[in-house]
Amino acid sequence: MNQPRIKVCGMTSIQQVQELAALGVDYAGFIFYEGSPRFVGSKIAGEDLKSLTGIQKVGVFVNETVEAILQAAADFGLNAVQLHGDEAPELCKTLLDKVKVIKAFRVRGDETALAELLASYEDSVDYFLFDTRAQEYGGTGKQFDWSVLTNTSINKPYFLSGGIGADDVEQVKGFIKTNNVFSLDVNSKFEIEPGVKDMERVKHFIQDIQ
Ligand SMILES: O=C(O)c1ccccc1NCC(=O)[C@H](O)[C@H](O)COP(=O)(O)O
Repeated sequence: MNQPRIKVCGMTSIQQVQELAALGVDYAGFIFYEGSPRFVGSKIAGEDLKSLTGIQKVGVFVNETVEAILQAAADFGLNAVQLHGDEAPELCKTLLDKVKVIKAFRVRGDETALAELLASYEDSVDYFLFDTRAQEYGGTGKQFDWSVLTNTSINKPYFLSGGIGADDVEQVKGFIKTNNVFSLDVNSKFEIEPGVKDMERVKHFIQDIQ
């Protein structure tokens, strides 16, 4: 069993990102979608994020243009972009030689056509991410039925996301024993308020999941 990497999403403070890096967290996510309560906006200066090392920086976008995504990637020194809307494979492919591409799929857990959908993105992205389908695009704190992933052929490394919290350690451990999860992605279940993480909770989760 491979130990999955950890991504903490929805960061809005450079100090907390530095703390994540010190804890050994692999990825920090930044929401570039204005409709989110975790919208990074001007809360973190591009130059500050650019010069921060020791953690992979992921920009999260919803139905943005290629130009806007690449501009943000340059301004903030992003290592990867996570496309969380309805971006077509062609758009993803345009970005592929410039930055790592994570395509998010929001699933309900009862999909029958998921394998077909994934196949259409295989040549256009580096990673898949599976999150819960809800009214909001992300950060819902809700889980989907992970067994849909076990029953689907997935030919890319993937992030498991959607409502993972400190109480789910045993469930996660059971799942990763038999499923090749590249990274876990956590967010709202580790917040004091949207965009502000409870670092003690993050720290204990990392320890408990080992
Ligand atoms: O977090 C947001 O507010 C958000 C808004 C719009 C698009 C994506 C968003 N989050 C992306 C993530 O990768 C979250 O970590 C993922 O949705 C899981 O969040 P949660 O269910 O709170 O663990």
